Amino acid sequence: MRRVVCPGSFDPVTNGHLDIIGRTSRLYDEVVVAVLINIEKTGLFTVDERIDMLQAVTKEYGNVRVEKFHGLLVDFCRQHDIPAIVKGLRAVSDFDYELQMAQLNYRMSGVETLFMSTNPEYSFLSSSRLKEIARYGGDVSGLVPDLVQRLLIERLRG
Ligand SMILES: Cc1cn(CCC(=O)O)c2ccccc12
Repeated sequence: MRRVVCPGSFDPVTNGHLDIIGRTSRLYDEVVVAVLINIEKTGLFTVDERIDMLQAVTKEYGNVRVEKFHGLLVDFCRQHDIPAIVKGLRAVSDFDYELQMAQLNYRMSGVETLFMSTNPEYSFLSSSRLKEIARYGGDVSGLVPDLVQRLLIERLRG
């Protein structure tokens, strides 16, 4: 069983994330989407709400499992018998940090990191920018799944 993890905060999941997850699901037997529990940062959505959204929008792929974790990603990988991480790279600016993390993770655990180029259509997209646009009434259709758009508007505009 060739398994890989796609880690992130996913607050909320965007079409950029989904693009990478969907393409990865065609390369591996199982994709584990790992939602980071960050106790220092309260997000717009709770971790369980983010998991529910991810499960709903990745169901169609058939081989994506959504889990939550806190602490080191490589410990999560060891516990779940996952030998590799897939990271989406949006721009050169992502690479510096991601390369450092990949080297650290490999040194700590032997877990490999594979980089996938994001669809240029989403290379500007991050959850934080998306939330800013939605917060001030901007149109985010096409940037997130319809379900996420509805939940964003509901959460931000009450
Ligand atoms: C482009 C990209 C960024 N991230 C982390 C986003 C986050 O930490 O919320 C991803 C996670 C999965 C697939 C693609 C991506």
